[in-house]
Amino acid sequence: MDPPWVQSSFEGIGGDLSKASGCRNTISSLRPHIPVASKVKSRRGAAAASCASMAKTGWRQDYNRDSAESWVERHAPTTTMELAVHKKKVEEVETWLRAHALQYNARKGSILLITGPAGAGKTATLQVLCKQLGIIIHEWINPLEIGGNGFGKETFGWEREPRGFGSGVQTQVALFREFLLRANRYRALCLNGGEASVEPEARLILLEDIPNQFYREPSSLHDVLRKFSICGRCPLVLVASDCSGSEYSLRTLLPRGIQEDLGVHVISFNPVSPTSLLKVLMRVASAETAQVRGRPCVLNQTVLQDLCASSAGDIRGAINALQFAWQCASIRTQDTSDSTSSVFPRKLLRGGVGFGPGRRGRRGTESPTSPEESRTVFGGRDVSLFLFHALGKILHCKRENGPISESHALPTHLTHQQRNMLAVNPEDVVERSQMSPELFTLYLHQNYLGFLHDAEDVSAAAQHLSDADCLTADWAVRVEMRDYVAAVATRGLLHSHVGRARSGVAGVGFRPLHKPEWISVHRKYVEARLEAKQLFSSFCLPPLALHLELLPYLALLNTPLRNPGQIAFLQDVGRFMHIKLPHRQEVITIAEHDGGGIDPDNNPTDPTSALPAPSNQSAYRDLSASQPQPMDSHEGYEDEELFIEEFDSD
Ligand SMILES: Nc1ncnc2c1ncn2[C@@H]1O[C@H](COP(=O)(O)OP(=O)(O)OP(=O)(O)O)[C@@H](O)[C@H]1O
Repeated sequence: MDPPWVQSSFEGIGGDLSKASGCRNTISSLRPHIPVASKVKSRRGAAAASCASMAKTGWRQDYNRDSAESWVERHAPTTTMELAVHKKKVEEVETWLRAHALQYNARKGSILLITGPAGAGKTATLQVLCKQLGIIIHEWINPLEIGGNGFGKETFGWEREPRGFGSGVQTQVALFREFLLRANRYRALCLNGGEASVEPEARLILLEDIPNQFYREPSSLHDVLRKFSICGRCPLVLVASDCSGSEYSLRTLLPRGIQEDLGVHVISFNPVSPTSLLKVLMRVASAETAQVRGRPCVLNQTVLQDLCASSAGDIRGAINALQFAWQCASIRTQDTSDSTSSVFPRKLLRGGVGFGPGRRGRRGTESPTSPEESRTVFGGRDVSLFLFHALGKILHCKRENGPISESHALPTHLTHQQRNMLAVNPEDVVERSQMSPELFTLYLHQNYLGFLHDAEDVSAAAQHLSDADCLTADWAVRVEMRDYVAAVATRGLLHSHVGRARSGVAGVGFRPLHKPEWISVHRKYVEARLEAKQLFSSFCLPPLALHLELLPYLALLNTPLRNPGQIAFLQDVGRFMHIKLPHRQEVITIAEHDGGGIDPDNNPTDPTSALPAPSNQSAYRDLSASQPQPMDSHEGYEDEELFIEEFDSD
């Protein structure tokens, strides 16, 4: 029992009380342990009661109950067997947890990063495993107001309790640092005896809700994590969704170099497979059917399959869509009159919700025939493509099988241009890759050679890619022409692929894909531009004059420059004619889950990031005698007084 003063002060506020007051430690130690299940039940009970008072019939009551509670929560997995995640991934997470959270001697500040698409079950897996292994989760939740309290929630299995930190004006980052470094420092007070010994020792910190400030300034997150990896007292698990192409992507926040520095272990989840998704939806649907009193409302299997297809491996989205479809069906069954049509558009009620076993039931209801249709009906997910798959869809040039229908047949004089129908819509692929058409074209340009069979095909493809390049050459119309760039490059490439023009022709099989060399060349260009600006700032020339007039001129002169940086730079950019490239530059292979944007690890617009060491030293070799020779090594360059000879252009 709570002491009377605690009861009287906090009666009726329930679990959220400590969140509001920011002194959760004391409260949780004084209050008896309330299992979360009971909290949830009581909440459900209240919701159901309020619904019941409004309900006129049993059906209406069920509908209100349904709408009051999310099925995602109601049917959350409780055991690893119920998880719709691939077994290997679950095992990987479990192995890491056993090694780092359960082992007493394990390095305490170790970090696990779980990535994957949204709704792939990353958090659910962690929660289920922690519950199973008896690990308490301290989760960081961003404070709603800066200057108020920062909160963490502590979970054990499904239990959630807020944790507050002292009041006063503090920045979000400071609060976060305090949370991360102190979350496991002290154990909760236990004044009623006994409970502390029952509580398991193993803990971890869960960070899913990353403070916004870190997206603006990732280095501050790196600093905090560095400190944590040294003096953290329990493991940290970061859960982050892949959002390729977004500036808020994980790769911006935690580039590969930093991950290696901190020894971050990465486990990457895939989207939930359609088979697992279907199993979960069927389980949820049959559990709901069993609960509905009176006449059951059943969604047929085809509808469930459509929902799986449209949710693209997002289990949360699929269950939400199922709930929505179910409620539409319930309303339709309850209200035989047309009155509901005004509330729910006919389109929603017509598609997707079948009754009984057949796809097209006796009632004439038609379920969607394609994922796209079901997406429009139930608001499914807008599916983006990983770069690897998007490129593959164009380069492998898949076409439909079977003979060409008469309506699509070309006249006899154009039969050499006849191709089977494409299996994909190329513009749609470019759009879903979340890249600009220009960048996508660069990737095609880099990789198309390995996929074409004949020199004629290569020639035709090169012609189309060049046409696409020309379309954006004029800056005044560049934006308007972008869509045409995508169409000309992709359709031109697909059309040039005569080897795959007919159905039944075998593809080239797996081919590794590479990043465009343009990216490294552009990076070098940006680097050189900045370097020249710094080294030759005293000439006060605009970039165009500096690069096209002064630097080529200086490179030809035997001017005794005293600044070794200037000399090295001139040798590097001025020896263009002397560079021999016996083979192609080393190209970077694209991994399956790489995003489409320019890799921030090697961002060409930021030459300071992860650039290869300047090759100026190696540039000294093979210099002609006419080139200025270095007078000094680079060592001591910063201490040396700079002296740049005046350059008289007359
Ligand atoms: N069989 C199941 N397996 C996994 N999750 C399930 C299952 N059934 C229901 N769910 C629910 O699906 C939801 C999956 O969301 P979860 O937060 O785990 O995904 P996530 O990959 O972490 O996505 P995000 O990065 O967007 O948070 C959870 O609410 C979970 O309770």
